[in-house]
Amino acid sequence: MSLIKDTLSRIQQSSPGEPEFYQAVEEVLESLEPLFKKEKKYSEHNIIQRIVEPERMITFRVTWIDDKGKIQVNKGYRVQFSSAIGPYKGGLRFHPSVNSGIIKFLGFEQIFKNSLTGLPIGGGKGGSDFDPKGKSDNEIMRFCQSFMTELYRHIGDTIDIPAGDIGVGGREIGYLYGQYKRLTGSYEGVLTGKKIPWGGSLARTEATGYGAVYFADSLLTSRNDQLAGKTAVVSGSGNVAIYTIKKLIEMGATPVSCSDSRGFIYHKTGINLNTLQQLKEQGKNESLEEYAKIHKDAKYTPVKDYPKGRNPVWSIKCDLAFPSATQNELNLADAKELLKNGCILVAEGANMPSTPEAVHAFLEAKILYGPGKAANAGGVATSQLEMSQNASMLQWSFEEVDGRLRNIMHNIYLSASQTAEEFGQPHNLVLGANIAGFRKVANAMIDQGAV
Ligand SMILES: NC(=O)C1=CN([C@@H]2O[C@H](COP(=O)(O)OP(=O)(O)OC[C@H]3O[C@@H](n4cnc5c(N)ncnc54)[C@H](OP(=O)(O)O)[C@@H]3O)[C@@H](O)[C@H]2O)C=CC1
Ligand SMILES: O=C(O)CCC(=O)C(=O)O
Repeated sequence: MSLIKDTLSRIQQSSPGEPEFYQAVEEVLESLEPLFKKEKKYSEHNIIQRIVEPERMITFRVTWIDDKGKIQVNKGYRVQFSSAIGPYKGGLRFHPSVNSGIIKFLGFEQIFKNSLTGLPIGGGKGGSDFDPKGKSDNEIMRFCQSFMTELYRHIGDTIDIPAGDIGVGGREIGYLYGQYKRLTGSYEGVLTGKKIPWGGSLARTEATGYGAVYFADSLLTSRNDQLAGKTAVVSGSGNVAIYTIKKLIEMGATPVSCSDSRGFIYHKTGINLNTLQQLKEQGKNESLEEYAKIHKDAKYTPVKDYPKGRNPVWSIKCDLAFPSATQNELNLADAKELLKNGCILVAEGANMPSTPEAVHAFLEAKILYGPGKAANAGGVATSQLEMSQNASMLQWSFEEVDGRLRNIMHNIYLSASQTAEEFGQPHNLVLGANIAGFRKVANAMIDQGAV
C-alpha cells in the first residue's frame, strides 16, 4: 500500500469521524512523496506514523453557570501535537462546530506552519464547542474561568502557550489569563494575544492579516508585479479579515468585500474600514446588513440568497482573493469562478479554507497561491515575538515588531519557493511549504530518538 493510503486507513480506523483531520493529513502526505523518494531516513525512522499521532490530546468537561443561574456544560480540548522543535504553540477556538477532528486538523497544520516561521515553536491547538455569540460578558468570563481551571495544569510559558483563534480575542484571553494567575500565582507569558498593558505585544492583533498581505506582496514581487491598483476580495469580518483589509488599503489595493456567517457585503468602491470596525470589533458582532444601511452603494446578500453549494464572495470579479473566515469555505466551483474572472493570486488568511479540489485547480492554473500554513503564519510568528518580549520583560515598539513580521513573511515565502524549486515544481508552494516545514521537524525527531 502507498504511504498516503496506508496512513489514511490507519488514522481513519484509530480516529473515526474526523474528516477535516484526514483532509489535512492527506494534503501534507501528497506533498511529501517526492521527499520520501529522495531521502530514505524519514521512512526508516517511521516519521509519518509518529507525526500524525498527537503527543497528547486532552479532553475535558467545562461546567459554568449562565445568567439565569442554570448549569451549562461544554467540551474542552487541547491537542499537544508536536514538541520536536519547541513548546506547543497554537490558538484556542470557541465555536459550536468544534470537535476533536477540527482541533486535530488545526493542531496538525500548526506543526508545519510554526516550523516554517523559523522560530522554535512546536504545534498545538485547542478550544471548545462553546458559542460566545449571544452570551453576556459575565457568561463569557465564567466560561473562560472554568475552561482554564482544567487547562492550567497542562500549560506553561515553556510547555504550551495557547492564543486566540475563531471566537477568542483579547477579551477571552484576558479572562483566561486572569484565572491562570489566580490558580498558579505566576505572572508569566503563558498565553499570547494579551492586551498591551499586561504583557501583550504591539502588532499581534494586526499580525495575521498584515502577514497575509506581506506574503501576497512577496508573491507579486516575484512576478515583477505589485499590490497597488489591484482589486481584492476578502471573506470573513473578524480579526484576520479586518487587518487584511486595513493593510491592503495601506498598500494601495482596493478590498471590495467582507462576510460573516449571516451574509456578505460587496462594496465596489472599497470597504470602509471604520464602518466595518465599528460593527465588528471589541466584542461586537453586528450584522453586515447594517453596513449597507450606512453605505448606500454597497450591496448586502444574506446567506439564504446564496446559490446552493456556493460562496458568492468568490464570484466577485477581482485580481486577488484572501479567504479569511474558516475551513473549506472555497470549493472547486468557487475556484473555477475566481480563475474565470481573472484572479491571479490567492493568499489564505484562514486555515485550510480551500477544498483539495480548489487547491488543485489553483495549482494547475499556476496562479500565485499561498497556502494557509505559509500565508497566515504571521499571527503565530508574532505570538512567538510576544513570548520573547515576555521572557526578557521588555516591550518592543510597533515598528520593531511589524518590521520583524515583514521579514519573517518574506523568509517563509523564500523557504517555500526555494523548496518547491528544489523538487522541480517552482510554482507549487503547497509542496514547498509542506516539505520545508516537515523537514525541520522530522530531522529534530530523528536527532531526539524514538520518543
Ligand atoms: N486570529 C489569528 O491570529 C489567526 C487566525 N487564523 C485563522 O483565520 C480564520 C479567521 O480567524 P479569526 O479572524 O481570528 O476569527 P474571528 O472569530 O475573529 O472571525 C471569524 C470570521 O469568520 C466568520 N466565520 C466563521 N465561521 C464561519 C462559517 N462557518 N461560515 C461563514 N463565516 C464564518 C465569522 O462570522 P460570524 O462572526 O458570523 O461567525 C467571522 O466574521 C480561521 O480559519 C482561523 O483559524 C489563522 C492564523 C492566525
Ligand atoms: O498565535 C498563536 O499562537 C496561534 C495562532 C493560530 O491559532 C494559528 O496560527 O492558526
